[in-house]
Amino acid sequence: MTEPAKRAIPGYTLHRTLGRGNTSLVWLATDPQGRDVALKLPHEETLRAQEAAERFGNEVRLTLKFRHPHMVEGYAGQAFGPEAFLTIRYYPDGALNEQLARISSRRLPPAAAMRLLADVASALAYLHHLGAVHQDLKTHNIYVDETGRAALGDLGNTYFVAQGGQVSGSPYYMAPEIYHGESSSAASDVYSLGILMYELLAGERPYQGHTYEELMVAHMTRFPAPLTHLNPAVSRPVSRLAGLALAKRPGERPSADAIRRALLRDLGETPQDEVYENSGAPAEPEMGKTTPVGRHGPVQSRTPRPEPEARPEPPKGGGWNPFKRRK
Ligand SMILES: Nc1ncnc2c1ncn2[C@@H]1O[C@H](COP(=O)(O)OP(=O)(O)OP(=O)(O)O)[C@@H](O)[C@H]1O
Repeated sequence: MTEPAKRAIPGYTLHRTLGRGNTSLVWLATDPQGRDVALKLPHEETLRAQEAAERFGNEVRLTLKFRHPHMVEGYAGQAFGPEAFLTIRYYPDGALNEQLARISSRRLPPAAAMRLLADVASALAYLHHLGAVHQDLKTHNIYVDETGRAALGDLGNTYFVAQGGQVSGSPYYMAPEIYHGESSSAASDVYSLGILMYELLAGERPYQGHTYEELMVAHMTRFPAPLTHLNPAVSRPVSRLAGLALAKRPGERPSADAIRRALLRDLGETPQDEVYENSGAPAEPEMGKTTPVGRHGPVQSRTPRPEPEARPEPPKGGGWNPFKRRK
């Protein structure tokens, strides 16, 4: 994959690359305010391919729009064109999958895992409240700060349900109905959260497979052992909700907020209602007409509405990576 020469962005100093994703190269940079930031520069291929460019533009506009303590904070960006970029909060320890890879047991202490899961459930509840669906929940898209609190990022595939159905995700985390070709929904995000609960609390994903087809069969036909069997430290209510989150029928799954509450109770806390300043706001504003109000005040939408994404197709052989989006 070819990279553009290190691009100059006025006001920013680029130091070193932090990582490379399918869509962008991520730099550690200093922004005009003197903060360390992660600066995403789309690959040349991303800018050339309409769908990929739209996904990057979508990530820019939604990252700058949403404000929540457990979503990766966006600072500045440009959604489209050769000058496209996005700056977000910098997490020195990288993404959660990278952190887990450094732990030999691949397993976090239960309380730490439940804290992260409660944070992610809180971020999902916020998105769902706004009428949005993340569509790509996985450890690659979760960042943990130095205090052990999690933030959900990578909103390239996020969309508002009111804009029409979309089908996308990573095969390890995709709900059965997505394999069937149905649109993503809050319930399919909850299914992915159920997979994440197993991953973090049991130390393994409930469904394995070497191919797209194997994973599809597993998600559609198998049932995992209860979490309490795999990790006795998990309480029955949390175990039961994780099992329900993985229900084959979307309508049987609990809400992200119910999972958040159960996890917080397990941590010995009394869950509070999450209050959003934009309660009652329509699910998706007409872009450019309405300014949604996030938890920390108004956030200006900056870019036009992207076209819906193409439906994922199974891979055509060789080099299959279950964490790459279907294209
Ligand atoms: N905020 C951040 N702080 C620290 N490191 C980051 C941050 N964002 C990204 N990275 C690093 O850059 C890598 C690539 O980021 P990411 O996966 O978001 O790329 P992308 O191309 O935008 O996404 P995708 O591959 O899903 O299209 C990550 O795996 C991580 O190592």
